[in-house]
Amino acid sequence: MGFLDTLIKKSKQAIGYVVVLGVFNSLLNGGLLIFINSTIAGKPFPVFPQYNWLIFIVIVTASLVCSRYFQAYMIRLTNNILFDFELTILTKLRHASYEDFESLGNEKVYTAINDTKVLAHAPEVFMNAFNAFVVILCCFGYLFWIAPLGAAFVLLVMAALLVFYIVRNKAIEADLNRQRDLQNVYYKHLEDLLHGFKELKMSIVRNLSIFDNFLIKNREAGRNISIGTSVKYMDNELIGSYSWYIVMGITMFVLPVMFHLDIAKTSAFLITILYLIGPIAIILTLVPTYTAVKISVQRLNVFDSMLDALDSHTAATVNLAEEPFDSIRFEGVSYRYDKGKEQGFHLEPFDLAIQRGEIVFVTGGNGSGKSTFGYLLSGLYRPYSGKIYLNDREISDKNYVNYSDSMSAVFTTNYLFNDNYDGFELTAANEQLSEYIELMDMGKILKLDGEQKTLGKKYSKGQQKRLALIYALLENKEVIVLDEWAAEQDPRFRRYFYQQVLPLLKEKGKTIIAITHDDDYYDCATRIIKFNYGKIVSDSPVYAGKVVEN
Ligand SMILES: Nc1ncnc2c1ncn2[C@@H]1O[C@H](COP(=O)(O)OP(=O)(O)OP(=O)(O)O)[C@@H](O)[C@H]1O
Repeated sequence: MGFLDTLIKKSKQAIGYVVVLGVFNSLLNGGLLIFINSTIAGKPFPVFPQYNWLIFIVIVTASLVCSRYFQAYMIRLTNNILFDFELTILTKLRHASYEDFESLGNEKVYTAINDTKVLAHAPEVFMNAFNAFVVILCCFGYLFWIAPLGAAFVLLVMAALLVFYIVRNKAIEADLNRQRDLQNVYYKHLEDLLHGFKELKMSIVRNLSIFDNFLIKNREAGRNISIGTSVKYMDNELIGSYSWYIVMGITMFVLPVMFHLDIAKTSAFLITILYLIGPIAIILTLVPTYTAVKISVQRLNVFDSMLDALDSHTAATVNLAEEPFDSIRFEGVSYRYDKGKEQGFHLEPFDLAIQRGEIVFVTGGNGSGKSTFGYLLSGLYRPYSGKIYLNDREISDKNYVNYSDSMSAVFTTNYLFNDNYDGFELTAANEQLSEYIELMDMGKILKLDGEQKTLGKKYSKGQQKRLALIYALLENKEVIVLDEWAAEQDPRFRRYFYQQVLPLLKEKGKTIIAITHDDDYYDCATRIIKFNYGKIVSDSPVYAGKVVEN
């Protein structure tokens, strides 16, 4: 279900209850106003005049209880909507394919989370405005009842002032948009400053340029617009608040002369006008809220449609991970980053079969398509054309999740998690863990005190890769995909990895597909597949340590 559907569904459930409560409370407020005005005018309540103080307490208490229920209900409703939105975002992201996640980008996820907050508060703002509107209606009903011409005059003056205020606020909006554009550019340069700090420290020209030509210029423009808009805002707010004095002045000095209002009616008008300040301020917040909600809905719809298209990719699961691995077969598989627009890189259609127990090295120059192939192999990318079979079972949208789950992978840009999501036993009692730590020569660095959530993150690049491989091995999957795993290892460990670790893993029944540039160790593979400009140009077995070219 989309965000707007959830919002409408939840709001619909609430609307009856909230309207009844809101209208009742507003009527109580209106009643209170009439009660106060009548008492000031020396006209006690017609029923039980001697108990007027009690009636006053009853109305105030009823209004308090009503307001309390209304506010508490809206708090619960807002938080329930927010919870549903957060769940929708997380669920959609969890089911998204890697390709769509890549095209979506992290910022869109953060923006969507912020947009859901705006949207979740919308029912509260609109219901408050509705209640304020009922109070305003009651107040004007009362004014028209006591002096229709005077009330019409006040209504006219207030409407004119309101239109003036709204038109001025609209003019500020254009400045705010310019401010937002500048802010986006500022964040981009700030990102360059924070992520490229090392690179900036290494060049005086670069360092000066980012500050003088970009950051400072942007901030100067931002400051000037901000001063302008803030002054305009301040003027508007002053006009807004002082407009009330205009209305009160007219009530005190013009209405008694023009419409012959006596003191009792003039004071009733004045108190009612004071009473109107709060509700009208609430109605005024509707304008910016409406704009913010409109923008958020548009952005969330885009986010929704981008991820909805993918939900179908992971509709159901068939468990492939539990079957013993036999083979992976590619039939006429191709891949395009541009999805058929004839531009950009594409992998030409290829056939390939990888059997259990093989150690396959995937080689080729930079940009030849090795990592793209690695993503296809591990199920993160889905073929543009052709089919993939695992153990002779065709992989379809329904079992892609399980296909990926049937293997472990360490990618070039691997990520070590902050928590033990796999539920590994990270203690010295785990013999398998101790064995892998030793295999990766990490015994001196990794201390297993039994309390840790993870084995840590603050390691050198090579150590992080070793740790990632330890985690991958702990998964006990039969197929392991490695993308330039040994690139960051020192020469001694690299040799040890190719000549001892890989054969040991093969002995344990693992099938390894390693993307590599390490041609010194091609003899450690059982097969070498070479890519060139998106094509497999050779597929050679290795016999007795020699690559047999075909
Ligand atoms: N997300 C992407 N969108 C569009 N094109 C991409 C994307 N990722 C990679 N490419 C393009 O695909 C081509 C192959 O990239 P790939 O990463 O598969 O090469 P590679 O053989 O692994 O290179 P290297 O040895 O440098 O890692 C490159 O030309 C690259 O520009």
